[in-house]
Amino acid sequence: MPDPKQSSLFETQPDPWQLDDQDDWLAARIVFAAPPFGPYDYSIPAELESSVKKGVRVIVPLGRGNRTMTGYCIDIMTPSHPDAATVKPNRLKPISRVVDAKPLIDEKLLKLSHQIAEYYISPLGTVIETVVPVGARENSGTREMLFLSVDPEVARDLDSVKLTPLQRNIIETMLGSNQDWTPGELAETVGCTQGPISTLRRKGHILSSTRRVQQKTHEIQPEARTENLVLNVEQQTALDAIAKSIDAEEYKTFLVHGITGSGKTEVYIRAIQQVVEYGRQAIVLVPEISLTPQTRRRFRARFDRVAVLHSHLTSVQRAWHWRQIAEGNVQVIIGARSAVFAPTPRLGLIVLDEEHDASFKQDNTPRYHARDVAQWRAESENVPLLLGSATPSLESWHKAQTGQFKTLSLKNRVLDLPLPDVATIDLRTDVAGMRKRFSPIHQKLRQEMAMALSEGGQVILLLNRRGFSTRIQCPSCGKVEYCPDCSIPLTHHVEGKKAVCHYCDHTIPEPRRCSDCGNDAIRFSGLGTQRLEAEVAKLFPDVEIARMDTDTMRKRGSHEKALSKFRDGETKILLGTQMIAKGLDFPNVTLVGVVNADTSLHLPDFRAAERTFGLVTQVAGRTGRGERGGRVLVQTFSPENPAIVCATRHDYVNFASGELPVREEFNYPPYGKLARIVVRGEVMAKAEQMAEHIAECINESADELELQLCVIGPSAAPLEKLRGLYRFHMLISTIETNTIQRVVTRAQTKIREMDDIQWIVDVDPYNMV
Ligand SMILES: Nc1ncnc2c1ncn2[C@@H]1O[C@H](COP(=O)(O)OP(=O)(O)OP(=O)(O)O)[C@@H](O)[C@H]1O
Ligand SMILES: [Zn+2]
Repeated sequence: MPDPKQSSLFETQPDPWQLDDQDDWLAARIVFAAPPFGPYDYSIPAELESSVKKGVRVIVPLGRGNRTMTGYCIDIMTPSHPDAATVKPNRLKPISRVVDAKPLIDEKLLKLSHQIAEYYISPLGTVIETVVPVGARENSGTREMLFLSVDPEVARDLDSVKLTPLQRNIIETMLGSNQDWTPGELAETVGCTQGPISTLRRKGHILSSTRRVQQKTHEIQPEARTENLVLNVEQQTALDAIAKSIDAEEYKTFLVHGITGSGKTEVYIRAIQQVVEYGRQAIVLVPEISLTPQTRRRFRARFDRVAVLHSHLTSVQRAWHWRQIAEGNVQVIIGARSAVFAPTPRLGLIVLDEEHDASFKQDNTPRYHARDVAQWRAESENVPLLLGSATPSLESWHKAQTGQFKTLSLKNRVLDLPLPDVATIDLRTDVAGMRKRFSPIHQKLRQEMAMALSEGGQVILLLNRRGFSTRIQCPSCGKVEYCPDCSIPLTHHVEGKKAVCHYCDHTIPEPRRCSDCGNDAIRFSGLGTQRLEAEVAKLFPDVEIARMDTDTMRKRGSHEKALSKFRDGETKILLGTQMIAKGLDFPNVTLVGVVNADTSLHLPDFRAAERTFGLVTQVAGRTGRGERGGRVLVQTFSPENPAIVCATRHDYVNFASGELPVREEFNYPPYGKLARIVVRGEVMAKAEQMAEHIAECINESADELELQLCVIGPSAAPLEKLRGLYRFHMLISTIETNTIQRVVTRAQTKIREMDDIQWIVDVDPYNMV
């Protein structure tokens, strides 16, 4: 578990005699968002003393050539600072200039940034640039403007100043109104040119100052209000527990374990209402896909000022929201992962819905997990944190079991609706049922689809693989078409007649002949969503179908469109990848079909079973949410696999109690701590050599620190080659909190970088390929 105390790990106290011989000095500690990351200390020139503050950007000279760099001031150092001994006051270069009038990041978020930097072993400057969005740093959407005011002395004794009638008119106009005058507006009101105004400025009768102003606002359309629902007993019990912590202004993490359709969102909304009544703000984190109109509407129908931060915002819009939030004008912030950094002045609650979702982990530096960051933030700002899921991550479940989190269970669906009945179709014995028609859809599933549609219901089909055919193979020599830059087979896309690499987007025209033997009977095998769509269209030619996967959802607003058509009943069948498994609430869906439950089951990843269980359970939960009930059919080659058996029974508790001992045996999370190091480079041997060097440095550092850890590997990564680069990886496994951070930080000082070789460390990795 992330330990909030670790921020004191590397702090050193100065010895008293070191302080004695130091004069009075003032320095700023600066970090950069690019190498060299720092921190470096700079002296603060007298004229900048009042403007250099923690959290502002400064321009400083760096290195022998005094190259100009922009950095972030992270601390003001004086002789009485606990770290004063680390400053060499006589040797510092001065700061050249201060960029920001106000800090971009407040003390609380700066402290959080420190925690992230240390825990995820990432440069602090990079973390700060993750916390403060680029638009906010660049003041996107704002403009410097000149404002005029009358010199107070002139105002006091206007009669004694010698002025022409026009000049007097100008000054009297200004004094007659409280408005902030710009030269243009003033000239227009008086009905003169800007010439006489400039003359008055030159004489010092009119003073001017510049200020940044918002160019344009992005007002949000209000939604029609809806009343609160009457909570059922389980919802009320959960809300009461949360309300107590909100009242007490205390940190506590609640794991809201509620089955699909149990009304978790209604509990969040009611808790947030209380927070808003207290004049505080709430942050609601959801997977990107949940930022659909449905969620937006649900919150906007209950609160006046809701900011929705989705990835399709422009940088100007994002910056606008950021400023609105910082000024306290927003009550509820709904967003994906990075909304955990919303600069709320008075935070009252954080909600993280679908907390098991892998999208909460960032896949580039800093590789933070929003769940852990939310926990740190909630802890340091003394607010409750709600983690909600029908299928909690085993990490959270384990913390709840061991008393670190408080579990609130919603065991029933709202309005006593039953959970849908789930049946499996065993593809091993029933292959015949499919082969007859060469259809990826088994007869049984097809019959159920026909029935659901004829009764006016809607159907959701899940296939967690995009594209048309997932493999392009020559039947004569067996050659499979691979991406030349990545070690994975190309996927056939009928749209655009092309073959595409799903990692790097390398695209070639659909091959007609084998590239090795020239045979022209190329076979396209394996099943992706595109082919599924074609098959379903053949089976149900008169039915409107929509497909949702990253290929169809690239355009802005495409989610919204597809989902609102499905919601309105215009589309009858919705098929797609895991995107469609999450959080959708459509009462008219009476059938869910899982086309292949095994796609994620046999991946080289210790979370494969957990992911499969979660995906099948979540998609199964999309049906039976209305009076018509619902049914689920799961096609699988592994019907006895515990992940699938438990999913068909909606039985999270049993799944967890079967899976946890396996994790414990191998020291995987939630028992052990893991980090993954990935090394990549164009020359395979060099990348491998670097990986071995890093492993040695890590082992050596662990020995020196007398800390227990185990380096597994290095070996070729499951995805050996990606975008033209060879990849090696190793896992670092340990039991103790902080061991990985201490060892890797020490190893970093030993590791000799190699040209053209990059390496990264991923603490608590989710991506294992
Ligand atoms: N007390 C209640 N009475 C009646 N309807 C309710 C009540 N609480 C919630 N609902 C409705 O039940 C439906 C499901 O609720 P919600 O989407 O919050 O479930 P959930 O637990 O988040 O489900 P999932 O995990 O599957 O996304 C919604 O349409 C919601 O408006
Ligand atoms: Zn590729």
